[in-house]
Amino acid sequence: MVKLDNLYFKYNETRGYVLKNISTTFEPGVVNVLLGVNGSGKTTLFDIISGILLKKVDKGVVHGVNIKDTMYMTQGMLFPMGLKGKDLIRLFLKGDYRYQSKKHHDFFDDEYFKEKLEYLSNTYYGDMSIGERRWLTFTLAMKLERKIYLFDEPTSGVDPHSKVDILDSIMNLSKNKNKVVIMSTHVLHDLSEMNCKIHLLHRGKINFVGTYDEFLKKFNHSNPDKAFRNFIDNYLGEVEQDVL
Ligand SMILES: Nc1ncnc2c1ncn2[C@@H]1O[C@H](COP(=O)(O)OP(=O)(O)OP(=O)(O)O)[C@@H](O)[C@H]1O
Repeated sequence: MVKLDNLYFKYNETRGYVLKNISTTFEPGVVNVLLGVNGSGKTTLFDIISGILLKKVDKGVVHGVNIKDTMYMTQGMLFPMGLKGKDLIRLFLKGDYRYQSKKHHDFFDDEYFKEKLEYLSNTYYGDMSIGERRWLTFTLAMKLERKIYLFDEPTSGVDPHSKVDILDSIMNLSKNKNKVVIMSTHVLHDLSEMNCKIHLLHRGKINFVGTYDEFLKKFNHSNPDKAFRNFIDNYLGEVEQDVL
């Protein structure tokens, strides 16, 4: 379990807090989904949980995180364009302190996976489409054995087949009671078939925590995008609390 307790964070002195008094719990057994408008602080929160910005937190505590046990897949994971897929496979899997096997192909039992991986193995990273890069890095990152997995918009830019693969992998991973899985997304319809718990981030605070159905009910629409818009449009806010 990862528990955030009363977190405050700002990037610099001149601007206000991006996160204000964030308290929520990310539990194993479900996919924890971080929702929020652009710029609401989702990536910032991932950067804190993963340890990148943890030391810069102004106030509050992150419980339950061991950085060595965390896999963080960022939105813009970039590698040198001249590396081939097989170089990335080596870099990810053989470079990992926990990875045991020498033969990476044995780990991909599905034929579609194998075929795609074979093709990408011999393709330069620079020649891969954005979606292929994302699929490859995601597939490799999923092979890393960790307790906490953070996925920042893992399906953005991938085709529907790969998207279903990625979401299925994330759902399977979340069934493990020893792992905490947190992802962000802007594609709310994808959550309808997911055993998920939504954490809704807005104006620096978590404003709602609940299941997909509870989300639709609370914000009064069967279309999740419209429910989300209902929440934003009717948000009354609170007195801004920019001082600790
Ligand atoms: N390195 C930085 N320095 C200063 N401000 C930053 C920095 N990174 C992000 N911000 C600001 O912090 C706020 C939150 O950004 P963040 O990237 O966490 O949002 P997000 O919810 O992930 O957005 P999106 O949905 O567009 O990916 C934004 O107002 C952004 O301008």
